[in-house]
Amino acid sequence: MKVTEHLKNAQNTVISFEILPPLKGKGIQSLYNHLDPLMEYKPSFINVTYHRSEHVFKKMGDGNFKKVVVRKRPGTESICAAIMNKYNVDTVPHLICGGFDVNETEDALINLHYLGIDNVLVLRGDAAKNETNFEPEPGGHQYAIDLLKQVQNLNSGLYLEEDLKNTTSTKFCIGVAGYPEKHFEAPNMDTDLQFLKQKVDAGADYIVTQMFFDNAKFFAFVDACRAIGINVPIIPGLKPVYNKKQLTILPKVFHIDLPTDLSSEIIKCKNDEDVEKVGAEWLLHQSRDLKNAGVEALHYYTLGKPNLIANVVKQLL
Ligand SMILES: NC(=O)C1=CN([C@@H]2O[C@H](COP(=O)(O)OP(=O)(O)OC[C@H]3O[C@@H](n4cnc5c(N)ncnc54)[C@H](O)[C@@H]3O)[C@@H](O)[C@H]2O)C=CC1
Ligand SMILES: Nc1nc(=O)c2c([nH]1)NC[C@@H]1CN(c3ccc(C(=O)N[C@@H](CCC(=O)O)C(=O)O)cc3)CN21
Repeated sequence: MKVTEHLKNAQNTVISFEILPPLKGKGIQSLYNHLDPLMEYKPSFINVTYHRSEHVFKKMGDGNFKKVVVRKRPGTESICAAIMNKYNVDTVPHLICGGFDVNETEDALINLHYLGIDNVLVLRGDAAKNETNFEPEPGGHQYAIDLLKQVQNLNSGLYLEEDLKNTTSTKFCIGVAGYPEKHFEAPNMDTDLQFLKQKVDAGADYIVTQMFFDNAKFFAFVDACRAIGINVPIIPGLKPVYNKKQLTILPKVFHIDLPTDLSSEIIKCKNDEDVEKVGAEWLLHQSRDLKNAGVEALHYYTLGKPNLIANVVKQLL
């Protein structure tokens, strides 16, 4: 079922989780171990992130370095199928522009269609680890909106091979990303919002946000979106803080702020165990406040901390 149908049919706040494919070599059981504690809380859908190949320099026996290409987290499409089979829950595979040309993307979409997956989250993707700025793949897309248009074409039965006859139209429900604290490359909030509006006008069905730790920023973002005519559902994305390093890593990697109340509590903590308690408390507080404000859904980035998230959702419901 489509994410938008889940939102429409829900009696209560929709809960969803996001996971990363396991690192290559780990096997599917590691993923099930991650999901098992979460499934009790009946998520409406599970997002699975998408990862490109990376160039890494491997040190050889003779001391020289060899450039090798590795895809550390393959398997998004088949992981979605495995989750659907095991837990009978909808999945939302992510698709990214970076690292894939349009033919590879079409093949991924065809696979998803065959698997009976009704949703995709279309993203540009981060810059490759060995690059400072995002560089599109030759023959690939530059912006999420270009990828979105490719999905829209397939939803209209238009494949890359234009002379295909009697084609089947796919029916993907399309999500896009939004940034309550602005995407770091956008010159200002207004411009970023206009690009977001372009994605919605091009057919995005809903928005899921970057993580944030101050609900006031989310509410202001929703207001700003509504003011410029973005009327699709906006799902808040939430992530707990659970170690001291995240005090600097989260702002650096995700270009978001931690509110002073939260950062000063974390600074006071003696160890990461204490940070985890503070982070869980903060997440519960944020979730309750958003739920009380009437948000349609809460989307949790569970990465590495399923039990913490499960515990928060348990107290929330
Ligand atoms: N994997 C995930 O679940 C998520 C990933 N992200 C990451 O966030 C980053 C951005 O992805 P998206 O938001 O999907 O990308 P996007 O293509 O919508 O936007 C990327 C940047 O380009 C700007 N932009 C958009 N259209 C433009 C245009 N026509 N001309 C000039 N600038 C334009 C935007 O303001 C933004 O700064 C990626 O690094 C993505 O991986 C963000 C949220 C979720
Ligand atoms: N820029 C960006 N890229 C993403 O892939 C992404 C977002 N933002 N925001 C929404 C979700 C959340 N995702 C993720 C992916 C990885 C971690 C993660 O590994 N976090 C580590 C530190 C990050 C690092 O060291 O690179 C953590 O300690 O939280 C968190 C959220 C994937 N998504």
